[in-house]
Amino acid sequence: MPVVTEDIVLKALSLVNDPELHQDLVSLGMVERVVVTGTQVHAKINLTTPACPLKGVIEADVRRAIEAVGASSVTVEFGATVRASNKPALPGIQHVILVGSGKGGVGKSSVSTNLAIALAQSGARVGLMDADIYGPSIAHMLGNTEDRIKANQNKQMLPLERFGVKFLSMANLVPAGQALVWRGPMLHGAIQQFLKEALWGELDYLIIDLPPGTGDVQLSLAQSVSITGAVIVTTPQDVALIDAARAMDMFKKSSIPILGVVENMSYFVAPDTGTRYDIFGHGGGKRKAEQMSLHFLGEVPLDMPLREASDQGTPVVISHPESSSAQSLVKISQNLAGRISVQSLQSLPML
Ligand SMILES: Nc1ncnc2c1ncn2[C@@H]1O[C@H](COP(=O)(O)OP(=O)(O)OP(=O)(O)O)[C@@H](O)[C@H]1O
Repeated sequence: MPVVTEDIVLKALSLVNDPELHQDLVSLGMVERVVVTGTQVHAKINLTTPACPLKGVIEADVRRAIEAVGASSVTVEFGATVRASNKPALPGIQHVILVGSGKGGVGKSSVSTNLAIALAQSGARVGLMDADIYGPSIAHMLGNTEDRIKANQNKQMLPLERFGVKFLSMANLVPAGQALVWRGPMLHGAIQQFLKEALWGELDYLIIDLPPGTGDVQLSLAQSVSITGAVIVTTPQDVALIDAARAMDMFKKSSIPILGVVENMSYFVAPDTGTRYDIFGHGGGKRKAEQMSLHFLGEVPLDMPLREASDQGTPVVISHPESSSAQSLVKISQNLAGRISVQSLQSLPML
């Protein structure tokens, strides 16, 4: 009977590469524990994100490698620690991610909200900040426009929480239906307060829903904290793609890496006939990403449940997890988390 030891298992795992990070699990510090009992092996693998898109592949590779050295049974357990590249973006916050669009109405807030919830559902600690000060829609989409934001005795704002996501939106500061007449410096102040003077606590990902366009708010944010990267949401139409390209250019000029592109309203499948219609065209987001050498994170169909869910305050990943839009959004959240892990590893200083 083959003798299996912890060292033999570790050696076997040092030949298993993380499929995205292209380094072996042992060098990446991802093998947290190996317990050998006779020929039974239990391995705990610590992923770089709980939303790891390739968890299944890693599990199969680990299992195969350990079985190959003679284990009769293998159990694989997963944990996850989200790591920042150098230092955390803000104290306690590993990654700040901007979601921008260029053009308005392309579904940026819907995408931000569902991505935040999907990441939280995977086990990550997630915050969602509505930087669309003039047209905040996050509170509405999360179904909480009623609660007012409170502060503690140190005057720190306390984020609200819904569906496992901490959030701050102007809609919870200003009474409903009232317009906000603020000038640039006040706007800058509000953003800074949301970002730096709120008690977010420990977060793996803070997602910031930007206002459409390429103006003051984006620059104000870019200058104030170290941002992991930006996600660009676009529809496949030329008018949206032109503005998306402008947003990409702005991020590049602000030295903010672009994590990837999402194509929303990508196509529509009629629920009664199953016929597919490419209402706004299809594939423009992917083509633009390719042209600009950016990653394409995925496409979200135009979907009734998504629109209804946003209006009712229960986002589609919660209310209709089986819908194709929800499934696409979950996949996109995993792709995004994967990109963040890769980017964080790449920007770590080489030993
Ligand atoms: N894939 C989709 N299928 C159906 N409806 C969608 C989809 N994406 C977004 N919508 C709907 O389109 C409208 C605009 O979406 P959303 O508010 O997310 O866009 P936005 O880009 O954040 O807009 P803005 O920032 O200009 O306010 C909403 O009513 C939303 O429910």
